[in-house]
Amino acid sequence: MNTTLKNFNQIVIKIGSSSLTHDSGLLDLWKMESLVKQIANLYNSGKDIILVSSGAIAAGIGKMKLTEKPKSIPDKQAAAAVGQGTLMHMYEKFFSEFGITVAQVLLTKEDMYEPSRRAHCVNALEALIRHRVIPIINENDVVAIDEIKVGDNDTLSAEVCKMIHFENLIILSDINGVYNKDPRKFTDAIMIPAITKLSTLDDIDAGDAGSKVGTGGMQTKFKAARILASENSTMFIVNSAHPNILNELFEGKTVGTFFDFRKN
Ligand SMILES: Nc1ncnc2c1ncn2[C@@H]1O[C@H](COP(=O)(O)OP(=O)(O)O)[C@@H](O)[C@H]1O
Ligand SMILES: N[C@@H](CCC(=O)OP(=O)(O)O)C(=O)O
Repeated sequence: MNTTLKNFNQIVIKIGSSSLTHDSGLLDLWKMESLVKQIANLYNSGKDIILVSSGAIAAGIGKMKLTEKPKSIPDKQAAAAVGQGTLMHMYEKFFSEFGITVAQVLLTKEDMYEPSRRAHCVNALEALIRHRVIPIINENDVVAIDEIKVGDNDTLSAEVCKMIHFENLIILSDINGVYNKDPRKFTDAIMIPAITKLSTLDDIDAGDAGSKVGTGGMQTKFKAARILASENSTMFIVNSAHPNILNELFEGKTVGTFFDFRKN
């Protein structure tokens, strides 16, 4: 199976909160700059890229000097409102070093599922791509609660990939890939380099988030895989902490877990 990123021209890249922040919640600028540089390099190779970035609530926790993730919805909304600005400020700064313009796009569930709003959303994203701007999407956590909330960015990124008919989703996480069970709980867990059958997902013990800032863990990543399966899009789960991870994918090195449900 040829898994090199060179084969995909339209890519959604999702970055999880733990890949962008220290345990304190403050942004890990070293990690963030390295990821931005690698994304800029993919962009320079001519690819269309949409970034889905988590981290608003985590960054808000750091900026507001909270000691833990807020429990009440208003406090989560407040942290997201503070953190989203911080996040975008740093993305603007780092991407501008490489001459790349970015745009903030905040979505709720309705924007993706209500047909006329979905069409407006697609138009806006297509216009940004046409202008070679990288959209940076997050859920609008300040207003999206209860029934208008997608709830996690693994699902959101797969829905975005589906909505705009992109070929590939890369999930940058804090784990090397998919294991047969949560490697943080089981030291004998075995990594799975490729998943090509939907039924395989049922045989894997997909657990919850591995860090205090993560949402959904492997369960929501499998939900994303199922969404993409019906679209013939492919997906990678790779470790953002691995140096040059996107460049390695570009070169076709076998890293992480590749999901490909296309009929060959
Ligand atoms: N079968 C599994 N394989 C790999 N990781 C798993 C599995 N089940 C649960 N996990 C957990 O999922 C975590 C990644 O998801 P999450 O914490 O939501 O991170 P992110 O913020 O990157 O989305 C891992 O750190 C791991 O603890
Ligand atoms: N929208 C939230 C992140 C939700 C989410 O899915 O987080 P993660 O599991 O870290 O990708 C935020 O920006 O804080």
